[in-house]
Amino acid sequence: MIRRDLLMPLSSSVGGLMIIATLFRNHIPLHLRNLLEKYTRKLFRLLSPYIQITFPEHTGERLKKSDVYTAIQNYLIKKATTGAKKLKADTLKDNQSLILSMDDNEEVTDEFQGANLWWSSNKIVSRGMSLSIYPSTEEKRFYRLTFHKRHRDLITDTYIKHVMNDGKAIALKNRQRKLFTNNPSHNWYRYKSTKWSHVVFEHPATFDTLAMEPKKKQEIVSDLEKFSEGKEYYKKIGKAWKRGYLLYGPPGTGKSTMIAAMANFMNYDVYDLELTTVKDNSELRRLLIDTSSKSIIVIEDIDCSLDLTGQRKKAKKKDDDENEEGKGDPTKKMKKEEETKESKVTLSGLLNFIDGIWSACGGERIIIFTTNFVDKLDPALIRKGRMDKHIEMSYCCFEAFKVLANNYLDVESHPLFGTIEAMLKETNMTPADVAENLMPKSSMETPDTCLRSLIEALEEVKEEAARKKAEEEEEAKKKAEEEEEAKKKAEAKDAAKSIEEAKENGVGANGKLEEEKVNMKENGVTN
Ligand SMILES: Nc1ncnc2c1ncn2[C@@H]1O[C@H](COP(=O)(O)OP(=O)(O)OP(=O)(O)O)[C@@H](O)[C@H]1O
Ligand SMILES: [Mg+2]
Repeated sequence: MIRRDLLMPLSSSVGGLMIIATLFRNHIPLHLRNLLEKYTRKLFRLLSPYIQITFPEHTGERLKKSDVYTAIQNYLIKKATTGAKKLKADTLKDNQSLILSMDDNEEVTDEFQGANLWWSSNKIVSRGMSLSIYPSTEEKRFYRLTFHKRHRDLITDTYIKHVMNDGKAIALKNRQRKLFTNNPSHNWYRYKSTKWSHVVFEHPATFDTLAMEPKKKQEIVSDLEKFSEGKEYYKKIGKAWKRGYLLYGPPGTGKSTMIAAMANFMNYDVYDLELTTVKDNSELRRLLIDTSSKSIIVIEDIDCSLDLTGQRKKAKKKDDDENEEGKGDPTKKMKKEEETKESKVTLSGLLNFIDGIWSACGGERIIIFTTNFVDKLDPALIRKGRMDKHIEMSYCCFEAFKVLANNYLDVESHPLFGTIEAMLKETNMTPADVAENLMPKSSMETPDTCLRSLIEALEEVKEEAARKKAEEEEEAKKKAEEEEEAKKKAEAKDAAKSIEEAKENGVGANGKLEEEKVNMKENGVTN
């Protein structure tokens, strides 16, 4: 391995020339100085066995920050923290946490498959063109990679790709994830707002804290892992890289918590799509195009969202009530007219949103629908292939309770667990209710008192359920009796009618009439 410092003498004479040029820069005319610098650099390149690649911070006409520069910056964070003498501290966007990077004119070394490399961070300060009396300066930053020319192929073919991939992966890990919600479309252009607004996504739910049957939970985790590693697989089978989940179950069983746990597990952004504010299919498509990959698109309570006409009618009635208020203000009136327009988001538009050609743009996306009433949904919407996995979020079982007891009370086992297990088998209580009972209400509460209050709550629920069941049975019995009575009456009425008809037609044998009369008497019907 040839070390760069051993070759220094070779280039030191060239370096000397450059130093002279710098020392006497004020005594040498500008054009001569430029020529001197140009030729010394040429000479240096000729004699030096090293190759240099420069990566500027900004590229293109619009001076967009280069993705390559950012990836290198991320790649070098660890090396800079351990190897550089001068570091620069920066805050992450939307966040308070610090990242350390190499300061200007610092250098760190790297090693790749036996090849030694040097990364330096550089800055050029130049005078900008300004009419102001205060001279403006412009800073141009760049990274410079230096390596021996023997490694040219290794570096240009493999190493740079490795730096890009590693840098992007680090950026992804460090990025602040976001929770987006769609803006009403009348604001998209009028107020120059974007289609989605966002806040930092900071939900603490994880699969460890999610209470559900361990086997079911593991199945979901494996499914997500397989999906995240499935880029090549999806490409091979010719399918867009996306997956749909339908989460269904009663309120408080953890559907929204599951979405947060999924987002944290996958390190994805979340787009919470409020379908009731989307006016038509084309708007829906535009919203979809504006989402990024590595994201979860959520439509909560899909059964309510699809009933858009109902929603709009309600909005219209409200507007009629408020009409007096907006009188005379044309902008207000226009806005109201726009808002009350019937939504044209159709089932086919939604299906297109899920699995049409547009849905493939970007890739690596998860679509989640939640509902309390799975039976209400159109089968076309939830068929396999659209919603690939249907997950039932059910009432709290003993395994789920154990997770909650550990989360809320730091208790893994307790003598009362047996009673609770038996009670949970015969009682339907949501994890949300169990959690509420387990949460200590004051500093006086101990795990023991919390578990006892859960048992009390379970008893109440059980009694309530038994009472409700008895009431329902009583009601059903009463209804059955009433139906039986009504049926008998209807039969008797029919019989009386046929006797009348027989009399009118003059057909009817005496014997038969007598028989029917007897029947009628038995049923308590008189003529
Ligand atoms: N399975 C669960 N694991 C852990 N905590 C849960 C679970 N289910 C519910 N919870 C707790 O109950 C609260 C409400 O749960 P969540 O909002 O996830 O229910 P949901 O099924 O989305 O209800 P809804 O149908 O009303 O939207 C959560 O904040 C969480 O603390
Ligand atoms: Mg919810």
